[in-house]
Amino acid sequence: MADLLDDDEISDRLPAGWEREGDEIVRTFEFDSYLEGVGFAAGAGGLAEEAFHHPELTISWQEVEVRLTSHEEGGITDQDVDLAERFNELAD
Ligand SMILES: C[C@H](O)[C@H](O)[C@H]1CNC2=NC(N)=NC(=O)C2=N1
Repeated sequence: MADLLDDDEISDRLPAGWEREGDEIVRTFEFDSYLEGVGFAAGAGGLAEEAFHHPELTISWQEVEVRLTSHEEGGITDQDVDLAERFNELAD
């Protein structure tokens, strides 16, 4: 079980492009086509399985919204921040 991050830790550790919304961190990734977004979501799913930590993914036209929270801990932990950073690398 990872420890919950406090407000300052969350602010300090938010990866580029991500925002905090309550107990979640959120980023909407933009793509040139719908299928590029679908491909990103598939890759993100693989990273999630690897980490065994799963985001909420919403695929729409040329965008994928990613929401991360640690359900068991009831808030934001290092697992969320670390996976968010990996999603950023995947999108680059
Ligand atoms: C039993 C529990 O669902 C598993 O331990 C994992 C699966 N993936 C998960 N993903 C997220 N985001 N939070 C969790 O607490 C979590 N728990």
